[in-house]
Amino acid sequence: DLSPDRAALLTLRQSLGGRTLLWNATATSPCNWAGVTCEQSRVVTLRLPGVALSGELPTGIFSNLTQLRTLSLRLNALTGQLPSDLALCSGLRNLYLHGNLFSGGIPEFLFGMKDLVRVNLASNNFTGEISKGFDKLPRLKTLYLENNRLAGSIPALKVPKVIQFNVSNNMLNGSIPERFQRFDSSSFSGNSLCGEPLEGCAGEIASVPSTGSVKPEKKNKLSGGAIAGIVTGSVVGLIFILLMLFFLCQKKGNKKSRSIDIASIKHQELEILGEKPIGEPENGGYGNGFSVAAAAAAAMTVNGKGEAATAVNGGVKKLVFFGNGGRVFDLEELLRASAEVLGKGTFGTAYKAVLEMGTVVAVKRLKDVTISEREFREKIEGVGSMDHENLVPLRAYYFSVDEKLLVYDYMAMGSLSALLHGEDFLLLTLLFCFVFWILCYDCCFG
Ligand SMILES: Nc1ncnc2c1ncn2[C@@H]1O[C@H](COP(=O)(O)OP(=O)(O)OP(=O)(O)O)[C@@H](O)[C@H]1O
Repeated sequence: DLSPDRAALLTLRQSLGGRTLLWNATATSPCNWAGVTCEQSRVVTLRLPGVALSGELPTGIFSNLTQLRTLSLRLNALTGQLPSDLALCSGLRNLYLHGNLFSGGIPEFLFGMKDLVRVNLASNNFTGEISKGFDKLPRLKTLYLENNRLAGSIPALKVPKVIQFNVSNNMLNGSIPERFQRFDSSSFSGNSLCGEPLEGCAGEIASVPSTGSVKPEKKNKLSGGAIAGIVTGSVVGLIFILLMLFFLCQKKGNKKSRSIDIASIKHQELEILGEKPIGEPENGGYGNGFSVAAAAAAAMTVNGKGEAATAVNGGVKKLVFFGNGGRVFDLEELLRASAEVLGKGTFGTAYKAVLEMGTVVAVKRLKDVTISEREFREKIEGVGSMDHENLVPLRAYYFSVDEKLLVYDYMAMGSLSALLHGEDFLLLTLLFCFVFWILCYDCCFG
């Protein structure tokens, strides 16, 4: 039944001054009147923006417009308080009354209209405080109260869905509740408010500069739990780094002791045989614990055939060089070279040998090779003739019954294995941990 709605609208028209509404009073249905929308034979929308309406909204009309969902009377010149029977429009969702001259407090009955989503009361003459009653509007998304005369502080409303909020240009004071601090400062300007997003409140100010604006103290936003977490993480990280360093030192120590162990074993072999290792101490103690000479001499002496002497002096057993490089050093020089263990492979131990002339080579001492000399020479010459950028060049070899040496160029940059699993990798990990720790610290406290 539209007649109560129609009657209410006509009363409204008669009660208010301003531009004559182009409503045909003879029409039985108001649904075609400008600004009026109906649904299921009831008026659901009344929009009369900017038509110079003046005077007070009469009490009694909204009790007949109970199905209203949108009421927009914005940008008029309406005065007085909101009529109490507006409370009967319990399905009202959108209330746009901004840009009028309404006065008095924001009526409490609004907080019983649970469907309200948009409330715009801005630019009026509303007085009093902002009520906590807005918390009773669970669907509220827009709350515009700017340009009024509201006083007091902003209550710590929950209003979880509010995405549009403005209380600027009122007479509000106090601190801005945390929930509203996410809104732009323009939502609060023109008041005596303090705190984020405006400048800090008096209690938070560390020091007031004699001139210029008051800068708020930088708030430490880290919670106690976060600080505890960072401290624990740092301690764990430090322990981890110390452990890594410990293992690193241990590894280095092992490497050294391995070299020394081999040397002492060879010394023992020679001493048992009543021989003196070649190259020390007469040569001033070459190397840091072991020499190729010791290795070769040990084997030759153990053999008891005196091949070392033959090789060095007789020229029968010589280093055989490949390629065009010619013969750059002889066996005697190699035997006198200081050496350190590079590592053990399947076919023997590799040594780094530094010759007196400064040349550095890698000498691989083959073990358990039982093939004949002819066969050895054939195979090793096949290897020596290989020429590829990814192959370490085999420069020379030495063959005797008990000693087989392969001489390669020394690759100073180490092996891929060491890079992936060795000290370099550990150092890189340490470095990474350290940088990561610095960044974390910087992020949290910087
Ligand atoms: N020419 C070289 N220059 C520098 N270091 C070398 C050279 N040749 C070998 N090494 C080092 O000596 C270690 C032992 O090398 P070796 O060739 O005896 O065995 P491998 O290749 O590691 O193992 P496998 O013999 O089982 O293939 C290597 O891991 C490498 O670090």
